[in-house]
Amino acid sequence: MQWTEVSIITTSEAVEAVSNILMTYGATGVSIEDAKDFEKLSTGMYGHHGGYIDLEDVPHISKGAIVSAYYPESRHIDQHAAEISSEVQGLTEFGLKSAPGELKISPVADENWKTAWEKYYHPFAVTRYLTVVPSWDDYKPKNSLEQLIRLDPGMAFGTGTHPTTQLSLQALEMVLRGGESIIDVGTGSGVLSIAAKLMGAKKITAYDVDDVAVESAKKNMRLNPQAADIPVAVNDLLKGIHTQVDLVVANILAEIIVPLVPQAYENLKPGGHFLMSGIIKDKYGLIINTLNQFHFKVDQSMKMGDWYAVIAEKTVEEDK
Ligand SMILES: C[S@@+](CC[C@H](N)C(=O)[O-])C[C@H]1O[C@@H](n2cnc3c(N)ncnc32)[C@H](O)[C@@H]1O
Repeated sequence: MQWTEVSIITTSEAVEAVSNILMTYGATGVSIEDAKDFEKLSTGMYGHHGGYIDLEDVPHISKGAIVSAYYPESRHIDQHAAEISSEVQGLTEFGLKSAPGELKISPVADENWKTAWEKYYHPFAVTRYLTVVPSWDDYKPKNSLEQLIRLDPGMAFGTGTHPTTQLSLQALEMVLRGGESIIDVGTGSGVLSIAAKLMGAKKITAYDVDDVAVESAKKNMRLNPQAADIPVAVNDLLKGIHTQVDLVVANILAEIIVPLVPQAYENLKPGGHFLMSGIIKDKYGLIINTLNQFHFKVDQSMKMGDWYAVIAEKTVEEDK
């Protein structure tokens, strides 16, 4: 399978906004090379293995930042290059210097994509109790409450570090008390299902429309013995699924959440929760209106940067 890498040369201050733009075009992952991080690296702030790192030995950029995003070739991202460039240039209107904003597109072979991840992916404490650890790292929990999710991001989205995944994990921690039945829609790397299992959920089923993601999630479930029994299958949202669960979780772009809302309603028990993430600021209103239209009560909205997550509860006509 061939991938397309889109790299944008920008400034450190625009890194998050540029990453968001690239994600909204359906990137499977984003890697960031920021000159500021290398300054920190030289002072030991990022030296998680403890040693002093001589910057001379590490190939790095000395100024600004490069944000690189990865798309399956089938996404034909080259057709959107002009739109992406104009959105990056448009960041100046929000007071962010994104110059030079130069955009490069190049094909990447599978193994290079993996190398890019390994370079930038380190153990990451995503909530107070959960740390996501790359499968090749020998990180050990720092206290008895810390739980580890071992992941090989492979080709699937979901290393735990993206704000949309972080918000999903935090929302799961707020809602889960143990014993719940859950459907994870758009499981990607499987990170949310694995986390839910560690938080005490009883029965989880995970779906993704992309068979590469399904294979990656299955592999990650096996890396985490407590999650090894979670079934993962290819499915388009919840089409053809008719069940009754306590919770549906989905970290997918807002446009895809909209058709999922009535399907989630149908598959939830009364009082069950629908956790949504992946909602970019401009689409928040659309999601709230859709939830209201389909008898969901919004319990809580969470925000990180430009991204929103929403926790909604299924109401039945009488208790609305
Ligand atoms: C942003 S990623 C989220 C991955 C992971 N759940 C996380 O939170 O990090 C979105 C995932 O949704 C999947 N997806 C997109 N459209 C879908 C659809 N119609 N049905 C099921 N999955 C879908 C993508 O393949 C991708 O793996």
